[in-house]
Amino acid sequence: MDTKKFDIPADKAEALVEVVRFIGGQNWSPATGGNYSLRLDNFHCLITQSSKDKRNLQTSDLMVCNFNNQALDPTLKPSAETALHTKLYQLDSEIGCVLHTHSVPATVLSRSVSEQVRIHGFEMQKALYGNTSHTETVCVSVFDNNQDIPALAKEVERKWQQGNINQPGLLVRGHGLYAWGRDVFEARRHVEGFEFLFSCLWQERLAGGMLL
Ligand SMILES: CSCCC(=O)C(=O)COP(=O)(O)O
Ligand SMILES: [Zn+2]
Repeated sequence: MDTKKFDIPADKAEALVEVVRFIGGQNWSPATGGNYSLRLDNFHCLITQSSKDKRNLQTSDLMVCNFNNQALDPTLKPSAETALHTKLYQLDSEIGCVLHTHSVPATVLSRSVSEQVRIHGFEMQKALYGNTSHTETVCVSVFDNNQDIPALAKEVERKWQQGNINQPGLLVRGHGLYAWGRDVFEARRHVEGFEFLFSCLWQERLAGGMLL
């Protein structure tokens, strides 16, 4: 059992709550869907408690978990998807924040492809770290949904180690987007960029193809 006690840094907690409320306000996290975290050190993260209303999140709705997915305060219930967050922190020590949304565009798009969503020709691709031109193709990996989150996290680890996750986000089919960044601000930019791009792709589909 991890007995380390944390004084939760107020500025970090407030920054996370602010981005979660923003996301809730965009309707990207309805009906308590979505979960949100930031790295505290190499063994712990601050994460949303399960089943909280993300549109009106409070700093008291956050809690500390270690990377074995154990709550430091065992009276609190961590997000059901904590294992995906902690897996990402362990896969890349540069990841400082993980944001998981349940938007309509991400959900429907993830059901319309097999292994990846391919994005090409949009200026907004440059919102995603490492992308410098609309002429490149951004490939976002799609994973089958699984109620066994540790198993899903293992699958993410497998694809990561094969070099098949090379954007700061992934989709879970019929479920939503996981996006991350070095800090809350970069992770938020990635969520906004992905959500914009998914929305464009879906609207093009509805229109019967590219409008060019
Ligand atoms: C009604 S959303 C179903 C659970 C989910 O996918 C999610 O993102 C929220 O789970 P949490 O335990 O983090 O509230
Ligand atoms: Zn979810």
